[in-house]
Amino acid sequence: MDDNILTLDGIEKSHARTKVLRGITLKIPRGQFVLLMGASGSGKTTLLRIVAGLERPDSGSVALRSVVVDNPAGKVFVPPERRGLGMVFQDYALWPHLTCLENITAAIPSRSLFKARSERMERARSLVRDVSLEGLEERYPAQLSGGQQQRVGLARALAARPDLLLLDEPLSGLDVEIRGRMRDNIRQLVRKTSCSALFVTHDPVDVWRLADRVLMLEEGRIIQDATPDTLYGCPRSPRIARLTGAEGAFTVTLQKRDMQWGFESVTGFQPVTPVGLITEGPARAYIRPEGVRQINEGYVARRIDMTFEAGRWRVLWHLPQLGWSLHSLEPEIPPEQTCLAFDARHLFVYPV
Ligand SMILES: Nc1ncnc2c1ncn2[C@@H]1O[C@H](COP(=O)(O)OP(=O)(O)OP(=O)(O)O)[C@@H](O)[C@H]1O
Repeated sequence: MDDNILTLDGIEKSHARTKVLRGITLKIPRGQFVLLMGASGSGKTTLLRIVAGLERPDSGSVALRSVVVDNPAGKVFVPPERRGLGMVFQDYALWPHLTCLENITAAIPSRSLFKARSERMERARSLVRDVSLEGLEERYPAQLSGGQQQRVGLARALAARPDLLLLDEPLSGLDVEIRGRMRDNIRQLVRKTSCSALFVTHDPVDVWRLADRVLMLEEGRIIQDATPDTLYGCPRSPRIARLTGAEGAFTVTLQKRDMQWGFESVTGFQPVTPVGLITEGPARAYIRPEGVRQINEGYVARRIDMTFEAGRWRVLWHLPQLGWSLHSLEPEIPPEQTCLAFDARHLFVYPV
């Protein structure tokens, strides 16, 4: 028996004759916080629902703790309530007629670890503390804010001590401050309970604050499965480049010279970071603001706007030679006109 909490093997799924998932294979070990990202409609919720048992794949298999729970070919199907998972979906699905504490207590399995009523109450109170809801135990969901309801939802999901937590955009719709606090809270709770998490999100901040690992879904396939630092250093698609802060795109003619990929620019041969399959010829280039610097000779740039952000100036430049605009980050207000050059570590190119 291996230490993987979740194993997916060749999951295929179509909705209304459209292929949504095309052979998803992955393993999630114990204790890992995994983000599932991708464009709207890329199949993230569908994959989560298949893991939960709320939907069935057309083919492939789902195993939890090395036990197959869904395999259409082998006619195996374990229903959601017997999969031992915690789930937090966008609409927290709380019981409206039960108080905060009762909602949590109701989620503690009766034939479980906590047999006596007093033990169950103690478990519920400890969950209330974990999600910082002390003082709100007797309130009904309608008397709680969105963020508070969300915390009740999280406590409920953790009630049965699951070793895998499925979260579908649980932070969307919360205000920025609560979202920040809940994000830290979720990560700490998951670490404390040593469970694994599969977390669907659109928010790039989650990559840096939550993830041990990120899965990027595009056109039904996982096109990148990487740690946040690898995702940043080597984004496999324009969408991932944008997610990690790159802006684009301008067209270049890619060449390979002395084993180095790059393109001819006003500053000479401009090296780039090659990602994925690239070939010589036209390509689209993306650059991050942290890879744009002022230099004596480079692309002429005219300042067209700037905003102050976290101790630095975020400056918008227009580069007439490229017919393109981009941002740089500056410690001080730069001149209205300057020259700019690009750092290859933040410059990525993709086939047109
Ligand atoms: N029950 C259904 N019947 C028909 N089509 C469906 C059904 N559920 C989902 N789809 C379609 O399957 C595709 C994937 O949907 P899914 O909800 O998994 O995407 P998603 O990546 O979670 O999107 P979002 O980020 O917008 O929530 C979409 O094109 C969607 O319209």
